[in-house]
Amino acid sequence: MRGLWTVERVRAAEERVMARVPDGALMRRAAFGAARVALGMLTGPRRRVGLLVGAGGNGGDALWAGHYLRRRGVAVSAVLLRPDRAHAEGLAAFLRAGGRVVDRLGEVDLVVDGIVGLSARGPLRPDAAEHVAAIDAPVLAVDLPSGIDPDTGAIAGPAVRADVTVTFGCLKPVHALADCGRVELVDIGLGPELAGPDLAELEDAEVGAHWPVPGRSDDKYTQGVTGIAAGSATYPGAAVLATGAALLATSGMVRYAGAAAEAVRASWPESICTGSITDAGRVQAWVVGPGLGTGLSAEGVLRAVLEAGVPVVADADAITMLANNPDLWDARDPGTPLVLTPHDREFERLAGPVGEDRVAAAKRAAARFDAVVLLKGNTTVLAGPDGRVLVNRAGGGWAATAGSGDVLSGLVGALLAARLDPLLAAACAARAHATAADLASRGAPIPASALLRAVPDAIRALRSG
Ligand SMILES: NC(=O)C1=CN([C@@H]2O[C@H](COP(=O)(O)OP(=O)(O)OC[C@H]3O[C@@H](n4cnc5c(N)ncnc54)[C@H](OP(=O)(O)O)[C@@H]3O)[C@@H](O)[C@H]2O)[C@@H](O)CC1
Ligand SMILES: Nc1ncnc2c1ncn2[C@@H]1O[C@H](COP(=O)(O)OP(=O)(O)O)[C@@H](O)[C@H]1O
Ligand SMILES: [K+]
Repeated sequence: MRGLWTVERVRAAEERVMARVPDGALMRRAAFGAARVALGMLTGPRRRVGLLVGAGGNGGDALWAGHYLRRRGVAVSAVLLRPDRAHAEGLAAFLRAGGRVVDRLGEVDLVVDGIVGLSARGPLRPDAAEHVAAIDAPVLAVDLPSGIDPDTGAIAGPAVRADVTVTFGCLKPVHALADCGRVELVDIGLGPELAGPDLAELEDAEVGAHWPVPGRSDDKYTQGVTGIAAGSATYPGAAVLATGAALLATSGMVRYAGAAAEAVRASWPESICTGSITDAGRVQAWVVGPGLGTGLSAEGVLRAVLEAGVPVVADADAITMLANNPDLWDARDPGTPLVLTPHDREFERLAGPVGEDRVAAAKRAAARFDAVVLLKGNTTVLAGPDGRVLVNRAGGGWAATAGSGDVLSGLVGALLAARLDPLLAAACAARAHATAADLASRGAPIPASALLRAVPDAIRALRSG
């Protein structure tokens, strides 16, 4: 797992390390690492670097990095956004090494963004934004791209667009929640002072290791049977996609119950299909909601699923019904795992606007509904009722297509049926989904059915990762 730590936690760890190392040592370590990353980005024949330097430690990092770059023969100029408050030792070192202070960056081969780091609040200030708008070179952001909130990744106005971000000591939430380009982590010795992270991302190999595989003594029942209560006469496709995803995710059995039985049977002859939830047979987890509708019969289906005493993933129309008719919550057996998979509009119906802090929103809803909340997006936020938070970053945006959420719900359901911890089930499903989208796309738009077909390749890739 890759951990991410909030600003408050990073500051506390930094303070403890600073108490036992010489003054300025941490900043020099950080800046030396930043200079190394900058050198790696200077691949052309010309080596001119421009620094944008703000009023604090982030600007100090940039100036010290400029000092180290000068020592390697790079031409370095700096724009000081707050000349009176520029980091004094950093500026002195920069000037000693032959760095030049300029009013505008002019023509350079690399821009180092040292405008603001961990103290960032809100979008870039107008003067900084003006310099950023004029950038015409690759950008290396120091610690984080300026203008983005370090803890929430929110971008409320002008911000730096970084090709590479070099950060120090540990990753911060911004590095998973916003686009920071390639992220390079420089060790400055914070490790021993950092306790457990605030957020975490699963490594591919971990997802692969958790993925259920049949053992020698398994049969079709022991691996967990997934039930799909989705689709309708109007939306049979949602049922086909969710059932297909469950079938491809694990090798046990999938039962489908609902009005799209004929379409599901035609696409997936191996599924066990019935027209009604009442005669569906036993399952170890239910997927409910995609394409189901929100009428009285759909409510009856949702109630039956919530009363079944097995883990449930509630998606799409199921979320809308829970939002519209809170009495439905009474049907749920206490203590039975529930995974809610809203996109932003569904989240808003259920729990109010997501707002700028997606992690806080997901945590709040997870606690309120005693459920795992999987808040969809390019970075999916997954919050458990116990306060754990995982994030999953998709590579591209190729999964942002109609029906791909139906695939995701089938994947989550299958992993719940296989008895994975619900938060882990949701996170592994999100990673397999994003991997399948990238594998299927290879740079071109794809429909959800193509994403679905790539699920086995995604699982293979994760299991060999
Ligand atoms: N501590 C350490 O040992 C180490 C620290 N390190 C480095 O220090 C960085 C943290 O430094 P920091 O705390 O001094 O503040 P920093 O982020 O540079 O902000 C400066 C000033 O910017 C302003 N400002 C705010 N928002 C703004 C906006 N949107 N747009 C424009 N300006 C904005 C605001 O000033 P204001 O104008 O509000 O008075 C604020 O005070 C950290 O990210 C890392 O790079 C590393 O060397 C490792 C060791
Ligand atoms: N910009 C994006 N980048 C990557 N994945 C995305 C993006 N937007 C949405 N997704 C993913 O695509 C799926 C879309 O789900 P959803 O909106 O419910 O679609 P539908 O209801 O049409 O099936 C989710 O898994 C979500 O995380
Ligand atoms: K920065």
